[in-house]
Amino acid sequence: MAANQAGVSIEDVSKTFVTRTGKQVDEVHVLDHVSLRVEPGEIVALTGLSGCGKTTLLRILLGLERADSGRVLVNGSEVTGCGADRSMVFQNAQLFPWRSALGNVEFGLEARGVPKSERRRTALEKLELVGLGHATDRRPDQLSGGMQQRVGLARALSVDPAVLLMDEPFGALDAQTREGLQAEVLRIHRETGKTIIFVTHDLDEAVLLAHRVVLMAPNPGRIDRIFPIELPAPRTDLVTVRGRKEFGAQRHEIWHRLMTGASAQAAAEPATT
Ligand SMILES: Nc1ncnc2c1ncn2[C@@H]1O[C@H](COP(=O)(O)OP(=O)(O)OP(=O)(O)O)[C@@H](O)[C@H]1O
Repeated sequence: MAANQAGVSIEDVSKTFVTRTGKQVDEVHVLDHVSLRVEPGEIVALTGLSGCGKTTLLRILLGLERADSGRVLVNGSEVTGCGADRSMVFQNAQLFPWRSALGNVEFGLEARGVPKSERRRTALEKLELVGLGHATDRRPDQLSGGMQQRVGLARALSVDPAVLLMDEPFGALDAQTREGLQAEVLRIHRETGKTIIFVTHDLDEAVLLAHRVVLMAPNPGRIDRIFPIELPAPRTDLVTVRGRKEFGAQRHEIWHRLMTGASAQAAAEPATT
């Protein structure tokens, strides 16, 4: 196992949000006894209906939220807050508009007190890794949406996290840009061997990228079913992978299970008229 890889253990995690509006108190039971083991170097996609707790689970993994009960271990150490062993790529890259691509990638290293020459070298290396070696001096408004996401990915990789968390990172991009970045994620995974936990609504994306797809169900948020993806490795030619019979069959199986759950969910909801 490479030094910068880690396994993740999610052990019996539950979470309820309580919101107060005036005298009204509402409770949302977002995660209910969620357990999952992610192996070092594995890519796991989390998918499921809106509101089933995917982002909340990712935020607990990052250390931005605390579970009410249960725990998360990264490489055997319990997560109690944010740490250098994990970083996140968000749907919107959230770059500083006044900083260049290089300055944005350097930011996380600055915050960690990495000396200037070292952070410049690392930031340039990561921008090169995501295919932006030619655009290091451009500000976010001079970059396309896909390029901005690449900067976000380079920034997340700059701290050499053992676990990369990705929350619908390509959800706002057009289909062609998205496909290019999916191939990039697989290439970067081949080069770095990072453990990746990836939230997506896009079942094609989930099957294309992941070793396992974890389907979650809502109310309360829980793991409904886990689908091992049996596609030959390495997945380099994504056009060919998408055309494989197994790809379509696995996508259909997950979609069918998701829609069965969605129908049951709709039937259980009270009529609004
Ligand atoms: N800080 C919060 N306070 C109160 N409720 C919250 C909070 N964060 C999330 N929720 C609620 O928890 C539920 C799960 O939200 P979450 O964003 O984790 O789901 P999701 O599966 O990622 O959804 P989507 O696919 O739409 O992004 C939702 O009902 C949401 O409104």
